[in-house]
Amino acid sequence: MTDAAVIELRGFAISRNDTLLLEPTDMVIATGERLLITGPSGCGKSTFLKRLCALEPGNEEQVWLRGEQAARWEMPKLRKTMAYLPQTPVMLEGSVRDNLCLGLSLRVYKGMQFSDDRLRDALASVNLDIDLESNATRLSPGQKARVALLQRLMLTPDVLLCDEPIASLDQENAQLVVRVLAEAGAAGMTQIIVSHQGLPDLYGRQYRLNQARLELVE
Ligand SMILES: Nc1ncnc2c1ncn2[C@@H]1O[C@H](COP(=O)(O)OP(=O)(O)OP(=O)(O)O)[C@@H](O)[C@H]1O
Repeated sequence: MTDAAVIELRGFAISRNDTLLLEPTDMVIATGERLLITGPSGCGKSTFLKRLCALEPGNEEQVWLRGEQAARWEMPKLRKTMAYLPQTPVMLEGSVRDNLCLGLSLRVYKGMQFSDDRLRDALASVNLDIDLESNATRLSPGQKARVALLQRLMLTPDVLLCDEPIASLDQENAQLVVRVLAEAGAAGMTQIIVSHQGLPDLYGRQYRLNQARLELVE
């Protein structure tokens, strides 16, 4: 494993109900790299992300994070290092502010705070003209997707796993999301992005998950 590698997969394989979703796979992902994974519906893209960050158990012994087996990482540290944005994010009861600041109650973020100005700037960066006091559970799916993305980005994880970040957005808002992801990438955040429709302007490696193989798209 090189110094710059943040994630290494060694024999990472996924089976479910006797179906092989991913054959044993080796991969090294460097700090700041951005990977895109596409593939047909149901091929296992979301499962790949969830197994990678141990949200679904079973692969902890096949993932190395900064040179240490993920199975040896304590869960709070793992969650801080590697954040996961689900395909359909759920807002918790409470305001947009509460949801944006959700992670801050965890011990690993002790001392971290976001001012309202900072939160408003973040909302504006993805064209969200909503009040911090508004009820987050009443937002539209596209608004929820952007609030959930901002919530993860502001905690600046080393690695962000993003499941279909633009699927619920119109073209204009999708471009804004692509831009904030690119800015976070330029600042050194490693990203693995699943998007069935591809992602405009994504530099970096692109894979297609097909018939249980991650094929590099040249
Ligand atoms: N919790 C679960 N329990 C059992 N089977 C599941 C579960 N989650 C997903 N599956 C199955 O695993 C397979 C892969 O699902 P997954 O959601 O990873 O696919 P995907 O490539 O992300 O699909 P899409 O592009 O439609 O989101 C599918 O056959 C799905 O039905």
